[in-house]
Amino acid sequence: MIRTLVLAGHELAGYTDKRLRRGLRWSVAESLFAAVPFGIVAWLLLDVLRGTGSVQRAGGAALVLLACLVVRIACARRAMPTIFSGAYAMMGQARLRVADHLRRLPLGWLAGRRSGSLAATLAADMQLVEDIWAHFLGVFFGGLLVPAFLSVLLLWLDWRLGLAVLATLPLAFGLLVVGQRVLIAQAGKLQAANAHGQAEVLDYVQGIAVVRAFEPAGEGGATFQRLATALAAMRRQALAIELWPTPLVALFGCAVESGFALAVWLGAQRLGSTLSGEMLLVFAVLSLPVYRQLFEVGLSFLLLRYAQEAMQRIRDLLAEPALPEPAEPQAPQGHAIELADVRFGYGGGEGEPVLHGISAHIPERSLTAVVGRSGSGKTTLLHLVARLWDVDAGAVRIGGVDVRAMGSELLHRQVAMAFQDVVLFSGTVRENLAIGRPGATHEEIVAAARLAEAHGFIERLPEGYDTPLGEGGARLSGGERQRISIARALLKDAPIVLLDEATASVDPSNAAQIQRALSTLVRDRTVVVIAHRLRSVVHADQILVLDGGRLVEQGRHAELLARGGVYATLWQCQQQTRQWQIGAAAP
Ligand SMILES: Nc1ncnc2c1ncn2[C@@H]1O[C@H](COP(=O)(O)OP(=O)(O)OP(=O)(O)O)[C@@H](O)[C@H]1O
Repeated sequence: MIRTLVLAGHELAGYTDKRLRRGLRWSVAESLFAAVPFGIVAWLLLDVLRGTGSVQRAGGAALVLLACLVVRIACARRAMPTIFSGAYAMMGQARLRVADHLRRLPLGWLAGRRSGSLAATLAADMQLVEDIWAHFLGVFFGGLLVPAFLSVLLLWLDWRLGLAVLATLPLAFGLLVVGQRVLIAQAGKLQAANAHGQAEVLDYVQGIAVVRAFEPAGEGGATFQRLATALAAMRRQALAIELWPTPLVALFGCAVESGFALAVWLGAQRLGSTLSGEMLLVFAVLSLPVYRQLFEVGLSFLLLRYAQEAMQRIRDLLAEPALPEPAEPQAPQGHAIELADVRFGYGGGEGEPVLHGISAHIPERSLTAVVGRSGSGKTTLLHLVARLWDVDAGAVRIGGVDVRAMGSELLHRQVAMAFQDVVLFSGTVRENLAIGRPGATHEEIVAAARLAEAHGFIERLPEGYDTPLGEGGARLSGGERQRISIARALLKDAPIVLLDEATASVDPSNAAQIQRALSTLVRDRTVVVIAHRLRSVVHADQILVLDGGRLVEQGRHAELLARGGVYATLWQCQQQTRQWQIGAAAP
């Protein structure tokens, strides 16, 4: 089990830190110098009890004991920092690897999991494994060394009595294995309850505004009740994991120490014949630390199993297949986008199809708008171009190369995207803008912000571009968040820019300015925008109209209007809605 944990440590972090090995060696040395004094004490006791002792011999023994203590402390001082720095470095690397792996997974895998449960694996499970490396391994190896040394000593002094001292250990460790099984069953339930609880807490905190707006105060609301139930389950499981193994731990302790009673009884039978009184006393003195240490080791052994389960969950996460990468990535020839009979459904081809064979050509350096009713598949189409998902059939090609054959690194350089749900991180405005281009200069950042009509409001923030945005960009309005997201996409300076609902929550004057910015952008980029406001795309080079996951119309604004189809209907609806007034009767 230990071997598995240490090897899995290598597997998680991708390397085994030399400091961990070195620290473990220091820890073993420390235990050795903790064990040797027991031998000296046994020798001293026998010496004194047999009447052969002298002041000089006792003084010499005391000096050796002192020397052992000094060396032991010196070893401990080397062991701890070395183990800690090795273990924390390895775990830091392991966390980065898991985080890196997460971003390579298909979004469908992530969509099927609650973020709270993933957070539990990333935080609590990682912490458990880290604790094992940092705190446990040294104690475990050291804890085994002292009883092993003492057992050899006892067997050497009197093998029959030595065997009696150790006789009940197999029974004790048998009980420990049963205890482990109980603990693991409970630990699995606790982990599930914790993961569920964390997910509920996350939902509750993220949706606190909705809870306040819709749920009755007090404990009557459904969301509050769901949270309370999850927290109660966590409490019950936490208690169960403390209580269930308790009788088994007590039994384990009994079984370990019952060897002592057996040895005393057997020794008493032989007293005066094959065993001297002083030898029995030495056995009594030396066997007690064996039991104490083994009891400690046994308890840590239980925890070890707990960590092994956590390790398995992390390994399972790492074993999830990432989006396949080509062996030899192909570079695109240009930046036109080709949709070739694209078919896709969420759920890996098992769910309802969302896109039913879409074929279109999006020329290089053009502005293409994708429009259609809500749920017609516009966002899905853009996500396929950026390969957030893989198509079920057909192909998405950029510059003549299938995005699956391009490899994520090359594709990442080709495409910048502003999402419909703007995600901002808790860093500064500058950090959020430069996320796709870490080395960007201040001038480049400002230029992108100006293009996206974001420079004005950023300048008015208390610390300008260095203003921290708070979690999720909480201090910005919807329109401001959107403009940051557009500026971020522009700053990345990729030849293809995908904008989802670019001007949805921007006021009309800003929308017009962003529109102009996009027209400038198109001079040297391929731009695809999803637009609900059709007025914003009347000048687009091409408009793709989706309906029910199918491409039903394609052309310029005037042509589509003249056709009198889906686009014309949508256009008329929007013209009418512009004349609506809240509270006025419908015409
Ligand atoms: N992650 C997902 N898992 C399962 N189904 C999804 C997922 N995302 C979208 N869908 C479904 O796919 C269909 C197309 O959704 P999509 O978001 O692409 O439409 P859209 O045209 O962009 O809509 P809107 O204009 O409202 O943003 C919808 O029926 C939606 O319910």
